[in-house]
Amino acid sequence: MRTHITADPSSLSLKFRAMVGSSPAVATPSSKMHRNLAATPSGSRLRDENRNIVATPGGSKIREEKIRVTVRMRPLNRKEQAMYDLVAWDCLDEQTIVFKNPNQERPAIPYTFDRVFAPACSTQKVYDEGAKDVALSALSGINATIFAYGQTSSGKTFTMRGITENAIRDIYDYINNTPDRDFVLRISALEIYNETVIDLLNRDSGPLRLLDDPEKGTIVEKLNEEVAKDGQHLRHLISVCEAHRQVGETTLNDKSSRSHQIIRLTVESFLRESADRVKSYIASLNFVDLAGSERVSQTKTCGTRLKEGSHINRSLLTLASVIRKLSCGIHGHIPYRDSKLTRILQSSLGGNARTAIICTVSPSLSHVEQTRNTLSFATSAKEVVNTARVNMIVSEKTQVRELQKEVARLEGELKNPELSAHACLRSLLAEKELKIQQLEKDMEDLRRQRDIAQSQLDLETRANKVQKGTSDCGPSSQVVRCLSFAEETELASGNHTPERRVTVSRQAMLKNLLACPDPSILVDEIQKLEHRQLQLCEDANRALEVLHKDFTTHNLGNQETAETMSKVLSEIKDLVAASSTAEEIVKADKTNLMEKITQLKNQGNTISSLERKLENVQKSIDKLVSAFGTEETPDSKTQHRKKKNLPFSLNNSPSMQHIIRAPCSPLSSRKAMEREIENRVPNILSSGGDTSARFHKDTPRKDDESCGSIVSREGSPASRQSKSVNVKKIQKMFKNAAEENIRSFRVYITELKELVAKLHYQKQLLVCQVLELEANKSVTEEMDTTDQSPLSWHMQFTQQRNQIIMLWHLCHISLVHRTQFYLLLRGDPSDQVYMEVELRRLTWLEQHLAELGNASPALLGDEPADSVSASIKALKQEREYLAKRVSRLTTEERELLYERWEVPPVGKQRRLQFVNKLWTDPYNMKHIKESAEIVAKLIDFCVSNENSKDMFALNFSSPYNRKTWAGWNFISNLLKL
Ligand SMILES: Nc1ncnc2c1ncn2[C@@H]1O[C@H](COP(=O)(O)OP(=O)(O)OP(=O)(O)O)[C@@H](O)[C@H]1O
Repeated sequence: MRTHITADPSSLSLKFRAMVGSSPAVATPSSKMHRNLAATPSGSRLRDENRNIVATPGGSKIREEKIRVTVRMRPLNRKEQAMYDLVAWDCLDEQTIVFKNPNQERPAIPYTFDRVFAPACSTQKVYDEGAKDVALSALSGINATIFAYGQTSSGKTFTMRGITENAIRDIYDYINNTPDRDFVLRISALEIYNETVIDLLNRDSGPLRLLDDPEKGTIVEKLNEEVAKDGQHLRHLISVCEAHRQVGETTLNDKSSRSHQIIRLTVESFLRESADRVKSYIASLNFVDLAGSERVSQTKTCGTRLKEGSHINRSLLTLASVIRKLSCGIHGHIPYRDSKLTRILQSSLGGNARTAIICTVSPSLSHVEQTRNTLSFATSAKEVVNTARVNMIVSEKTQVRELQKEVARLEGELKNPELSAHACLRSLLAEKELKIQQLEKDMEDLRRQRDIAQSQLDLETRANKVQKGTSDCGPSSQVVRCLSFAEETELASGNHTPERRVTVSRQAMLKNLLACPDPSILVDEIQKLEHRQLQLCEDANRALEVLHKDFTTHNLGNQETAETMSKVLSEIKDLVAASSTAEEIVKADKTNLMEKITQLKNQGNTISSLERKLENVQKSIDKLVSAFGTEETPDSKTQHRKKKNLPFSLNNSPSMQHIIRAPCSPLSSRKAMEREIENRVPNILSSGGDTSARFHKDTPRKDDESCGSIVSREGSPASRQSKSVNVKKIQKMFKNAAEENIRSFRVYITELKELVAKLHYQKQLLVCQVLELEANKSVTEEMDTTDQSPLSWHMQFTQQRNQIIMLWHLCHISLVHRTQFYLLLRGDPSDQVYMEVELRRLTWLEQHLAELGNASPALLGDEPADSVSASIKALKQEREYLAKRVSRLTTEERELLYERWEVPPVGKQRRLQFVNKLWTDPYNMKHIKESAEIVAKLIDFCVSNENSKDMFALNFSSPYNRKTWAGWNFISNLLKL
């Protein structure tokens, strides 16, 4: 074999100092580089329609070319065959692949690419038609990158090994067949494992840093580079790298690559044109074997594998987003810096390189969603345009000449201070302009922040104003809502189901918080209620006094009645005393909100005791009424007459008018009492015969005239007889009136009781609101300050977690996801961001599902059914999978769980029955905890590594872009976003 490799590559490199970076992916500034378009060394079969040769103003040429995208489908593997998995895809021709659609009415949409390789295609063919000419561009000074992208176990490593091997063979063939050029090949290799860059040629060097070089772009600091002496040596070095790479076993792949691997060959070549001019080319050729995207639900990973998976998914998500933005021709911000992978590959993605992507896919029906994702990634990638240049370097002599020219120019400037000052000013101006731009950006940010703050302030001010207005002229709307009784309120009517309440988004919660009245206003409202309660007690007291006076004045009832009456009176006294205690508490101290809340709680007890006392009063009154009621039956009348033990004897009742004129309802008792006090003559009981005179005077009514006639005929036998008749009549009338009074008092006491009960209820609501407001207030305060109190964070965490649990339930989220999230996030302050992200995702998803549900079917076709039913279907499949895993438990464990979870002792599919009970009650935290523990056990998930929680904050797929790479497996995939 002819050797064209320079013996001392380090000295060679020195020759090209300052003219080319160690990362040739970065173009040397055009003004300083002589460029030309190199011929593709191989007989190129590259698409000509994708290639434009563009002349740059400087005369050098750049190549605008779309990324070459091919798809390779591997055959069904043994596992898939064993599970009788089906081939779901058809390779229609060399460029088209289509999903085998069983639904003939709706033909599936075909995907087209530069080349589609069916399962039977050899790697040689894939290389020849998909990567060869791109790989060999490096020999002509054009940077090239070939990478394999696809889900785990789809054949990336298998394909890339073949591609690298073929490329090395062709490179050395070319070198051997090009005697007029000397070549130097250097190799470096790295892997990105859990977002850490590691040198595969020297693992001991530890994690490597990425540096930004203004000229070279991103470079890997201290990355080892070895010169390959020949093809064999190069192969050996590559095998060393592979041996060093992180590989692990997952359910889908026994030897799954757990890192992204980049093998970089730097090809330098020198062409001697004349005695003083050496033309040389330098380019890098990257072989990138990406780690595969994976669904936790399919790979069933946990612990270390899970953490790796989350890093892999995250960086692939960034890659997909970079590709997507580039494919849309977005010239704004491309998020290269979001992952190390895209930083390192930046020049290969829309930059100075030719790039070929081989997307590997599995043909199986069980991986159809992942294949779809890969194909949509590939569809975006084929729109990305790269601008490759030939990195050509001229010899030292030419360099010297150019430097001399530059020195002469500078000397001229020095001689002409005006010019040099001008240049100086220009550079100063440029610098200032940069600063101004930066300042403008900063100002824009500040302005945005200010606007947000302003709008928050406005909201708060508005809320405060509303409250002030309402507190001045009556209870606030919230309080009014509370004041209206249970059956009138939406709250109590059951319109707001608990599910609905929990699913209210975080924004709504904050909005609510702003709209809520200040706790102190609520406390004032509670105090108003207390005042009203006191008034009611006073009313009750007055009404009872009237009643009592009536009874005493007319000497009604027997001993028992008298006792009952005095009992009622003492009870009412207690009642008033309790009310005034409550008032004292309210008036005690208005400064401290927490104290007020405690007071209110105490008052809650006071109200309870009031209720009890009223209960007693009512019982006593009932007793009176029932005793009175017994007078109504003829039998009982006789009985009572015989016993001479009437409950209400009228013998000594000289002032019947009071009873007759007494108010029928104690609610009007005050007026009646005032009138009574006005008309009453002192010592009414002892006035005897005088009563008649007063009776005449005070009772000018028809009924009373009969009483007058009784008095006029007093003394005669006839008059005695007639008196006895009339007395009976009057007795009856009087009895009726007294009875009516007692009844109406009883009604009143019932009303009073109801009112107190309602007050009690309102007070409880208000106390709850005050507590809630307090909690919310402290949560917002905490959000504003970095120094958080653990107690309030704990409250917020619990609240958020409850919301999340409910949303999981509503959105049919994977049980594995719920379990992992639940077990990994335990309320550590650092969990805050994960909770927020999860809540936001789920809130959006829930709204999205709701919108799909609300949209007209004409607009959506069968989408709603697809999205929701797909989620439900996936969940069902997951439950079936978990049911299978139940057999991993011992019989004893199983039976114990069945018993505990009430699975019938006999019956079919007990394992599935059991799993179907898990994660079904979002309200029951004990149920949730146990469900999580059981699922974790079934999938061997253990909370071993703190960092595992990273996976939950990373894979957020945009709701607006249906073509996004569905990194968030359990939701976006199911929704086919
Ligand atoms: N085209 C193919 N023909 C035959 N077997 C293949 C093909 N592609 C892949 N395989 C086999 O499938 C298995 C998985 O392939 P490979 O490890 O390359 O997948 P991968 O995409 O790199 O997975 P991961 O992302 O997990 O590393 C290997 O055993 C490999 O030999």
